[in-house]
Amino acid sequence: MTAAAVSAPNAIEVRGLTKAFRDQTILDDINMTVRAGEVYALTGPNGAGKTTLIRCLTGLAFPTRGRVSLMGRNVHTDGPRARAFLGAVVEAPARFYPQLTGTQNLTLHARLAAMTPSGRRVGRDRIREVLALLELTRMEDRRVAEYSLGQRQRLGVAAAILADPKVLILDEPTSGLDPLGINLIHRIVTSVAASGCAVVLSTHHLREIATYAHTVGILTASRLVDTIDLRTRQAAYRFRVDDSHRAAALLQQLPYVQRASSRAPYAVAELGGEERVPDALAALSASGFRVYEAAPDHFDLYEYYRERVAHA
Ligand SMILES: Nc1ncnc2c1ncn2[C@@H]1O[C@H](COP(=O)(O)OP(=O)(O)OP(=O)(O)O)[C@@H](O)[C@H]1O
Repeated sequence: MTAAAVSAPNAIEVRGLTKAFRDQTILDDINMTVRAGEVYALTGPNGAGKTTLIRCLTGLAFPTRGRVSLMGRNVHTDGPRARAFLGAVVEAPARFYPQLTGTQNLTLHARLAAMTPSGRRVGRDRIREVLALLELTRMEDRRVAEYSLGQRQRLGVAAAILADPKVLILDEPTSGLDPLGINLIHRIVTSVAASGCAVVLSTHHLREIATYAHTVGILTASRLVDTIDLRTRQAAYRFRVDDSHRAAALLQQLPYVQRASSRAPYAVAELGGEERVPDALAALSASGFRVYEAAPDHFDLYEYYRERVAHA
């Protein structure tokens, strides 16, 4: 995310969202914020409520309480205007007319998108461009009935990004894709976000999203139990010292340290960047600590998730 995106207004805002089916609470008081340019990955065990939350975000399902805004507009009370900014794949694979070709389906999609308030006109060149981006050029004139599951999945993403949305919401966009297909979706999500779009996607692929998501939300048993800012986690360094508790307390006092903690024998600190490592070493040494090792403290999202879900 760029510095400009960090100060951008919230693209998605969810406040106090609760959803119940009869007497069962599926989502309990969910609050989340996603900014322009941010990739927010939603994860959690099967049945935790991810699809239900995504359906609420896109306006397809109505909350029992709470509200969702996209680009400042309430998706449930001001639906057409809020959805004018939205591209989404809510069902995997997305539904298309099987007797029409990929190009014909996207043309239809473009016409429907142009009918929404402030809907953007999408020309043939853009349709060709997104088909090429999703590596579907070879299939563009074939009927969708002839597409494999993975190809339909990719056509769904092509349709979602067609009109250059400001908010992109994808429910399990990589399910059913081969490793190269998964990588392709990751690259597309990264480049769409880099152009200022806010992205929410649900996924079970933790090790992959750890490489490109900015934020990870863990949903378990109806509640968003954790929101992890991966950028700060990945800027952590560990120092093996003679007294990790006191060293962590010292590091915490330094102006460029966002957070420090002790994990004996290490003092672990979020420094904001590698260039601060010599400064932190100098500060530790000036205070009389003996430092035996300094290294990046790689954040293992999978291990963290396992702990978090087990103790939720
Ligand atoms: N229309 C419905 N009526 C009643 N219960 C529902 C309905 N839709 C979903 N649920 C229940 O809501 C809970 C959450 O389902 P949801 O599909 O949102 O989970 P999920 O996190 O997306 O799961 P998965 O990882 O398996 O896709 C489940 O217990 C499911 O049975």
